[in-house]
Amino acid sequence: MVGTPATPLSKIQRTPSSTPGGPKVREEKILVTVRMRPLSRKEQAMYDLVAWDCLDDFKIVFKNPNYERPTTSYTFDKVFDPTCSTQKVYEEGAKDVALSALTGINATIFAYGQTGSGKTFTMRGISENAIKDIYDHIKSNPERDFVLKISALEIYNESVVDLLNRESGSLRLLDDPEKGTIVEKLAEEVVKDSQHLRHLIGICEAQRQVGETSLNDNSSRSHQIIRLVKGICHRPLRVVSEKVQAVAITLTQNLVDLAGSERASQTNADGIRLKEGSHINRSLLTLTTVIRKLSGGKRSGHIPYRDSKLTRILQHSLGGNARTAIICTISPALSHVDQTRNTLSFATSAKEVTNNAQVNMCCFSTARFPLGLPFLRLSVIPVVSDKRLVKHLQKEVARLEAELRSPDPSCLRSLLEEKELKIQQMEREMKELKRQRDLAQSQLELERKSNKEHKGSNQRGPSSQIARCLSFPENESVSDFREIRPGNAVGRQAMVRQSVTSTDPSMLVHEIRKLEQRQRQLGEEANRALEVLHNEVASQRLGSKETAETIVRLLSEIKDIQAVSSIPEDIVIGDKANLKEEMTRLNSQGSAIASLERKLENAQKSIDILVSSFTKSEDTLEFKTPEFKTQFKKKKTRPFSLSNSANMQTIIRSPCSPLSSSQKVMEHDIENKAPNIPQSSVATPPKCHDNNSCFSSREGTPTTRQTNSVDVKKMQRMFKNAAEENIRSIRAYVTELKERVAKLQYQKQLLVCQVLDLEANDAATEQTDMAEQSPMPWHLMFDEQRKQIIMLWHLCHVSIVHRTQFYLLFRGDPTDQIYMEVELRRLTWLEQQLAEVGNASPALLGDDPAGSVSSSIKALKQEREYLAKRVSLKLTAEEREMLYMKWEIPPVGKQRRLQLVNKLWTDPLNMQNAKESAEIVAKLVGFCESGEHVSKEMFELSFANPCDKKTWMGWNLISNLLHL
Ligand SMILES: Nc1ncnc2c1ncn2[C@@H]1O[C@H](COP(=O)(O)OP(=O)(O)OP(=O)(O)O)[C@@H](O)[C@H]1O
Repeated sequence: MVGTPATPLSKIQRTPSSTPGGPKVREEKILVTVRMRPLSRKEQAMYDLVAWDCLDDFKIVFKNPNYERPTTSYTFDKVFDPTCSTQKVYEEGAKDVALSALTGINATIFAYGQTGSGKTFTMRGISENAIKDIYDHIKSNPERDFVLKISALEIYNESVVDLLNRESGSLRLLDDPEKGTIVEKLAEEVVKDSQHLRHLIGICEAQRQVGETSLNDNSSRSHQIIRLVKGICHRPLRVVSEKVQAVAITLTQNLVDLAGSERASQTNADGIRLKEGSHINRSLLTLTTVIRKLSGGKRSGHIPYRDSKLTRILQHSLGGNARTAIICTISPALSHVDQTRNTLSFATSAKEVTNNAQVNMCCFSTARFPLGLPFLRLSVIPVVSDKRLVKHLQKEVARLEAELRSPDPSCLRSLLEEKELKIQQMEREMKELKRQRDLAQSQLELERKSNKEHKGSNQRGPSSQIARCLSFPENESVSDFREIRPGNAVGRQAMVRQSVTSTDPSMLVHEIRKLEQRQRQLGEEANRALEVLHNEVASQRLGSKETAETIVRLLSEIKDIQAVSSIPEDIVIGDKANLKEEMTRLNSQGSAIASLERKLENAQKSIDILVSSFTKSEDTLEFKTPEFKTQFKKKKTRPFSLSNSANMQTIIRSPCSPLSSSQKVMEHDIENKAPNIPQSSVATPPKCHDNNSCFSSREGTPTTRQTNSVDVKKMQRMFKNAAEENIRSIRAYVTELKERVAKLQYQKQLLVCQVLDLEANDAATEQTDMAEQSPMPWHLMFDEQRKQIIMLWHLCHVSIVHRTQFYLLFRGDPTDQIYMEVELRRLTWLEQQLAEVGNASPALLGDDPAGSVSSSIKALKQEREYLAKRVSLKLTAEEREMLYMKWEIPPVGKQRRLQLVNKLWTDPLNMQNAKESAEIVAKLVGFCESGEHVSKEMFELSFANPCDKKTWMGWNLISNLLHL
């Protein structure tokens, strides 16, 4: 007998009650479809039976395998049988909802189902189709500007992780009165084009937690939410004033791939997998409960959204302001019949849930988005009526007009100063480049002359002399090295020595002086950054007292460091440079650089505390100061009523605050304002001893109160944003300074090496001469060097993708000599540092000397895990099996892919291992052996510190090069 577990609404009743052009709020049921995948190979091999039948496009029924009559049927908005393509699933089960995100309504599409039932498979296709539609839509609407941003997160074991920035760790959820639940510090990237979007989604996929279970080789162990935020700007004006450029909508589209529900007994999970499974099941249970409660029409009762992070984040999509489509994926196998029943029962509840989607609209000011498109500055407001929209726009016009009337002079001044500084810096750099060019030319002349004199003795060209001297301004690589074509020599030592002998001591002294100069400049810049931060803290009275004190202390310490060096601007070096003296001086500066690094590290920490004190705050900025709190309690004064208007003035005057530009409006708006109070008196809010002189809330008229409270709130929000932005930019600046100090330290190390080598050179000159007389053929030297490099890679835990690229690119061509030499030098230096400084990279570690090795090892581990994920993607089952056999991976065992990858590049003495490892890694990351896609120039001969704290291998580089 065919029965229906829940009576579905007819198709017509489920159709949205309005279109985007009609009424703005619409109630509609969640669109629920079911997709049944074919029997998998495993299921076929186990002679599993197909237990479900798609009766038509809407009904699915359980088929008793004993060929009795079917018993239960379920009805949905659409049922897709195993022959349906993902394209069809998108067209009929998601497109409508996906496109509503282009017409003003938030949209969510998610896949729900048992593990291994095809959620990821389906969502990949849905995303691909949605991207295509979004960009088609953008193309066919040239009269509108679109800005697309993407963010992505996964919920793994109830921890929220940013998939575009894994390093930010576990993220917190915050409740925003306007936006609902938001994920703190979740990175948002502006999307340039469809290719960029695909690339970013690819990154998310690669970053996601995936594991092998007995039901799925590539089981997603986390819930993934990709959020596209679209800003759409309709250019033709709808309203009165020319100052408002556009009316626009902004909306989000969530693409959710849930982790699969699973039974430990079926997945044979234990250990980590079991723990993951229990977290997955728990959050899915909350989702089911939420859906069940919503479907029972209990909207007014308690809906346990807050019981899991998944439901908190998706709250709007479940019974809220969004259109939602759920694609439930099922396996047809009899062995999974219970799980499939659960999925269908979830789907049945889901289709009873009603959402209230509404068109989101806001007006845009003339602010510009990074792509140069006008984009919003104001928060989004759902439009209820045209009247409200007009009112809102009129207010906006007034604000913009006020801003135009009174541009903030302090902002302009600081911008000009910044520009001025940049110009000065560029002029200095140009001067330096010119000096280097002249030096090179004169040496070239000299060399030409001496060549004429000693014909045939062309051992080392003049360019090498210049290039071999470490002369590279900050942020630049030693690109001059590319021009070097060193002559033959024996072994690496000989080559290094050779390069050192050709270095003019006076040039080394010059380099040392330059380093000192740079150090002083950096000190100055650090000081400036801290001063700005200090001002920010002082003028706005943000953050704790300790933060302010720390910054003051840092300021004076950095000043001390600057005082140490007193090098004249112009570097004049006599003919007889005393290297020893210079070295002593340079060494005495060593601790200063390290201490500068430490100071910057501390400064950054202070900024972090400051920023977190911002975000923690739910109150307005003014309410945060203890003084204010006390005062507020005592007098029960309204914020920014008369007694606080002095504070308000301070904020308005605060440099770069957006409010400063709207001072006039504010002054006009704030009635009952106190007579001007000098700014200095504002740092500690004036104590109010006389009740009569302080206005309590009762003293203002109702109208006054209303006006003040509306504007003040708006102002506070704007002020907070501006202050946050300022702090962020200071933080970025300090980070940059840190990097530059690190580079300086690194350059210093190299110089010291060079000077030491130079000193040792005298003793070795004889030997070198002999070696030069009997040159070793390049191909032998290449083999020798390659062996050394492979060993050093191993010892320094260098990325195996880097090893592979280098190995495949440099195969012994004579032009490879310089690349080989630089790689050797780089690795030798790195190894020495690791050995000498207790396994630390002194340039970058600051307070954490053990961090370098462990972070390299961690990065390598992450890289291996990443490559293991690609094994099934890039190799066929046959290829995999052959490799498992060849690399002796046991036929039964867990994580065979990872076991395989863990064997790659592990035997530095075995050249065959290196060769085969390179071949496999090349396949996994998708570059051909010939290195067709990879240019040698990518190695840039850069002396940038290889232990840079940035991400382990730079997604951009790898993915761009390898066309991921
Ligand atoms: N409709 C389909 N047609 C063909 N193959 C499919 C289909 N759906 C899924 N598959 C295959 O089934 C396997 C499991 O699919 P997928 O990884 O998408 O499942 P999942 O539901 O995301 O699992 P998990 O919850 O464990 O992550 C994959 O090999 C996939 O290629």
